[in-house]
Amino acid sequence: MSQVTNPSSGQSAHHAAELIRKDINAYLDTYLHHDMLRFLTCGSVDDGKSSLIGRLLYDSNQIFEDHMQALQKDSAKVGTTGEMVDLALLVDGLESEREQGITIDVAYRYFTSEKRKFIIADTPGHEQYTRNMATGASTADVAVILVDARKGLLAQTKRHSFIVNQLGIRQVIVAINKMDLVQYDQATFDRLCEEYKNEIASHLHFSEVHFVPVSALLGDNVVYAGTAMPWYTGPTFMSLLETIEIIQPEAKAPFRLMVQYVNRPNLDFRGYSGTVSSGTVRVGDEVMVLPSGKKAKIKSIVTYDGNLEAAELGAAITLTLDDEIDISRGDVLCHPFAPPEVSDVLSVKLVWMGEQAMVPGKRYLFKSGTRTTSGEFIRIDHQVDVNTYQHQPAAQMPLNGIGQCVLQLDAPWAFDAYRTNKDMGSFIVIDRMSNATMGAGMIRVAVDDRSTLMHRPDTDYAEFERELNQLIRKHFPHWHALDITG
Ligand SMILES: Nc1nc2c(ncn2[C@@H]2O[C@H](COP(=O)(O)OP(=O)(O)OP(=O)(O)O)[C@@H](O)[C@H]2O)c(=O)[nH]1
Repeated sequence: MSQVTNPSSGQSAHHAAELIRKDINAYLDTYLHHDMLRFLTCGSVDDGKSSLIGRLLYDSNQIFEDHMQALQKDSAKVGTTGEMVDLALLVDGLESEREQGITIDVAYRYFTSEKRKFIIADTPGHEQYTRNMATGASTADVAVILVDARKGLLAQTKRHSFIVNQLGIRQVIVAINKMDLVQYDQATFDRLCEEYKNEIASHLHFSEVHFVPVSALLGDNVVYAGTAMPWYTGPTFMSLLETIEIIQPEAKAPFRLMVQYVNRPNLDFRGYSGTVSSGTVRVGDEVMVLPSGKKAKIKSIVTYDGNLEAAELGAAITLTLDDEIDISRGDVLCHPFAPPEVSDVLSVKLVWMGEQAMVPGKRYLFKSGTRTTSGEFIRIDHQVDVNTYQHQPAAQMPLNGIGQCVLQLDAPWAFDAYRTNKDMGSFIVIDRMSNATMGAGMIRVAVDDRSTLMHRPDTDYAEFERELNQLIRKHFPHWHALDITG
């Protein structure tokens, strides 16, 4: 395609303007009720993130006339594209904006097409990249991972894919950019797709990975297909954005089911019953049982009203598996790529309701969901003075006392922090003799610091990076050389 020619220049903007003038209600109906896709762009320095977004905005007629004039002026002065208008400047900021010296960690850009509204979390700058990405990714539906066709997959490509996966993004578009610089070579595109699938996607759990060969500079396959890559018959980048399914936030939460009972009516049937406490599970999914860590695939999802293909939050189901693994009441089923923490030493917030004060070292029963485990508190970190909110040291927790303690269980629990999953993160304390409920607790974190970002209440990014590194070391030993902040 020729650099910035725009076949339908003004068409959609014009259409919208006409509609506003003629029939405001029809306009609102058409545009306000579009669904909204949030996406995030990631790539190494100079892969062409800004050019791609600039091209997307330009070719979909999102640029106002005055902006365009400023863009032409700036391109001549500071652009990197010679005679052509440098569309990257649209995203990197026009001179007037740059002069104000505004630095934004994550800029959200908003645009709309005939089919959808979009929010782009643009994460400029390469320093503190992880931090920017984490902020942007926390609300994104789709991650766009840019790869420079000449450079191929880099350590950054792996790292960014890993991080967006950890942050719960399940849909990815891998845009192989700068195809014009590899003579639009199909073999290069095919090779990079294969490498991405084998070296990255197979280690992570994305529900969809799309590949699209583009030239952000010249516009091929961004909004229009162009003629340079007749061998590619798939959707353009824009059509992917317009058609990718938006997964609802509840469904994005990690899957959790605490086994209520093992259902064995006869020798031919063995099912595990419980209620989905978060996320979604599908027939064919691999699931992991915690605390044992054993894995199997879902054979069927049985309910009172018949079998299901998928079950969501709140569904009361019985799961059958393709493998006979040992599962008991109180075990937690999850997806292996997004497991809860497992620990027997937990930092908890405790509300004490017993007439008799809680003393560290005394034995109690702890009940969380369908599991009951014995154990004891080994430490009281502080008690909160409810009048002043001051923390004060305490040797015991009296009736109505509220505080933070460390709980040692006799057997580990799979848990999520209370703030992310109330079922998986709460428990009651039971007196072993009288069976009376003595207190209620909320799990914060495992004390041995194995907690992951997902379970971390405060967004402490330095800690987040440390944790990600730990995770990488644990799950991807061959990636241990990665410098997460690079
Ligand atoms: N030939 C060619 N050059 C491109 C293409 N996409 C981007 N470029 C050029 O590559 C350089 C970097 O592009 P940017 O869009 O600024 O890259 P970026 O990823 O946003 O870079 P940072 O903001 O520094 O992370 C610029 O000189 C672009 O003109 C492409 O498809 N083909």
